Amino acid sequence: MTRCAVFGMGSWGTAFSVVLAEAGCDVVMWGRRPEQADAINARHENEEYLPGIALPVGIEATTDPAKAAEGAEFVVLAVPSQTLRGNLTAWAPMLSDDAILVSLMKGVELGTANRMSEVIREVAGVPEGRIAVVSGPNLAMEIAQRQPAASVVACTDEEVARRLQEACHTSYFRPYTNTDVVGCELGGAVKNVIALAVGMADGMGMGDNTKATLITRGLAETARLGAAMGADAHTFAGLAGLGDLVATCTSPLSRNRTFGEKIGRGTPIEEAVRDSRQIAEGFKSCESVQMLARRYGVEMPITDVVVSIMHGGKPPTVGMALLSRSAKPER
Ligand SMILES: NC(=O)c1ccc[n+]([C@@H]2O[C@H](COP(=O)([O-])OP(=O)(O)OC[C@H]3O[C@@H](n4cnc5c(N)ncnc54)[C@H](O)[C@@H]3O)[C@@H](O)[C@H]2O)c1
Ligand SMILES: O=P(O)(O)OC[C@H](O)CO
Repeated sequence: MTRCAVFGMGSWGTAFSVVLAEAGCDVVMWGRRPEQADAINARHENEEYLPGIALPVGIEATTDPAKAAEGAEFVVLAVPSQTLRGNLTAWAPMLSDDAILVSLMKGVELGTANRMSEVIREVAGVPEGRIAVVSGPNLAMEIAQRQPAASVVACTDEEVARRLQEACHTSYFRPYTNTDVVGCELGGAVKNVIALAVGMADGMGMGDNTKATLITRGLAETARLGAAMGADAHTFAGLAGLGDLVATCTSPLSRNRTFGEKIGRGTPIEEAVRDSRQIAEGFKSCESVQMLARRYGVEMPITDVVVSIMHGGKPPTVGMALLSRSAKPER
């Protein structure tokens, strides 16, 4: 039986554990809080993050990272992006020499603008062929409810992607392989920034034309950045690009869209941050995405506006100025 360690007992770490277990893997989840691990082991439910969802009884929860990592062929990382470096530094010595490290995270590191796979490579010192990414339209609660969805498992080593595909393929979760890790990671991280913009438009009472415009132009600026960074353009038309962008920008389950909506309704940023129990990755990653855009000389007007509102003290109304920019060809 394939052994998997899942680091992170939040909504996606837990939902993906369900997928792995129902695909036939032996899963041990790691989390920080003993009371949460005990409750999962006793009641087979993660009441805090996925209330009402029955977890397969074989899933074990622990607060001991060495126990979770022991013998794991796949080490799945599902902690907030900005905490990965610190956490993985502690866990790396416990991992098997040939373990495949799998990122579920959709963020870009602040300060370095590193993608999560780059942080993993740097901290764990593993070659890129042993680092995989899972990304797609995968709102955790819907997956946990076993609603059908597809996703992308990306690795530069196609055979590793194929092994991971097999490890997480169930009747309701259909993973496609891809070798474009850069494109899949950018699609996952930038869509959170665009979802903040769409949420703000929603909160301000804008209709579907405005939101469709932001989604479409958001995809255009994501693809521009991707092209500059060597990603495959097809990725952005796929599940990890358009698919995830649409799911996140339109779903009431999305933390990023919901966070943006609050800001659009006039909630002060500090209050919205204080009230968020779960992470809206785009709030921090928008600055790292902007850093990448500047590094690669790419214009990302929606990202710029989101940064100016989230971190520059500008009101959400400046977002509408986007649409009054000078007329130009659609590219
Ligand atoms: N929830 C989804 O629908 C979904 C889907 C796909 C991808 N993702 C991505 O997966 C990643 C994890 O998201 P999530 O939804 O599971 O988040 P979450 O907020 O539900 O859970 C985060 C988990 O990390 C733990 N955590 C917080 N700070 C920590 C720290 N400093 N060290 C260690 N653990 C810490 C929390 O206790 C919690 O268990 C994010 O990058 C997110 O963008 C989420
Ligand atoms: O809740 P969000 O906004 O973090 O988005 C969740 C997933 O990334 C959707 O695929």
